[in-house]
Amino acid sequence: MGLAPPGTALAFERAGMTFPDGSTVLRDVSLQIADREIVALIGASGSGKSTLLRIAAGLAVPTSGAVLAGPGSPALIFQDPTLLPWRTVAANVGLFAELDGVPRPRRDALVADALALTGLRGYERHRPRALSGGMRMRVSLARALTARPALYLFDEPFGALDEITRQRLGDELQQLHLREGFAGLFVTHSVVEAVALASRVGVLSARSGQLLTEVAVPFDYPRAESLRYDGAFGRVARTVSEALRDSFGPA
Ligand SMILES: Nc1ncnc2c1ncn2[C@@H]1O[C@H](COP(=O)(O)OP(=O)(O)OP(=O)(O)O)[C@@H](O)[C@H]1O
Repeated sequence: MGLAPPGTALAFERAGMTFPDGSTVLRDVSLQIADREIVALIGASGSGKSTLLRIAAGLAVPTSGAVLAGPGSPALIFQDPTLLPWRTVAANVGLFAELDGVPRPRRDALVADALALTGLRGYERHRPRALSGGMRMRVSLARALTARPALYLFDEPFGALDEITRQRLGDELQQLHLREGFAGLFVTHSVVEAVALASRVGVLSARSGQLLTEVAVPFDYPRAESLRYDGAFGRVARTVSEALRDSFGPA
């Protein structure tokens, strides 16, 4: 993976992926994410969203084109929060810092900060099984925060949660983003979630592996929860929905 120029957190340059079985999943995908910018990616099942994230994470190498990223490792946030069931919330949140050999006092400070930022104060000694899905996702976010990553890669992080918890976590993520200033690539199947969070929404073709269009989302941050019910929001969401419908091709 190459180093992105200053000001760019992640850049795909005509990236393509053809698997050994001959299937081409991504074709000529070019997409730039600036520092501190959140871009959402939407597309049919199998359109290559997770493959693109895996490439961004350095877990897969594109078979054509290039991917460039800023220095440092990105944070990966999946639908499954992948917590260790025998560890407390605090010990789960401290795991990455512990593995990185961060000394105890510094680690405790990072954990306390991350717990406060994600609304987990008071839950330090709970085990994951005693938490709701939304709380577990907060633990996953808190654990990532301790590494202060400049780039987050989100793969349908809130997909398993009920609608209200999902909205709340989306709004909390926006607050974290404003505070921490990270960039993000956010894969989702929800048009509303994409438009609520991102400054652009990329739409991947269901069949050709191409990035068909990018829809700009012209709302300043912080965005109020009520923005979702605004007419202007509805118009952007409609543009994304129509692009998504077109991405499936003729019925
Ligand atoms: N190693 C592989 N070899 C062959 N095909 C693969 C491989 N990995 C993924 N694929 C195929 O690539 C396509 C894109 O998969 P990917 O998981 O990126 O899609 P997605 O858009 O994330 O889907 P979903 O929304 O269902 O998560 C799928 O058809 C999948 O079967």
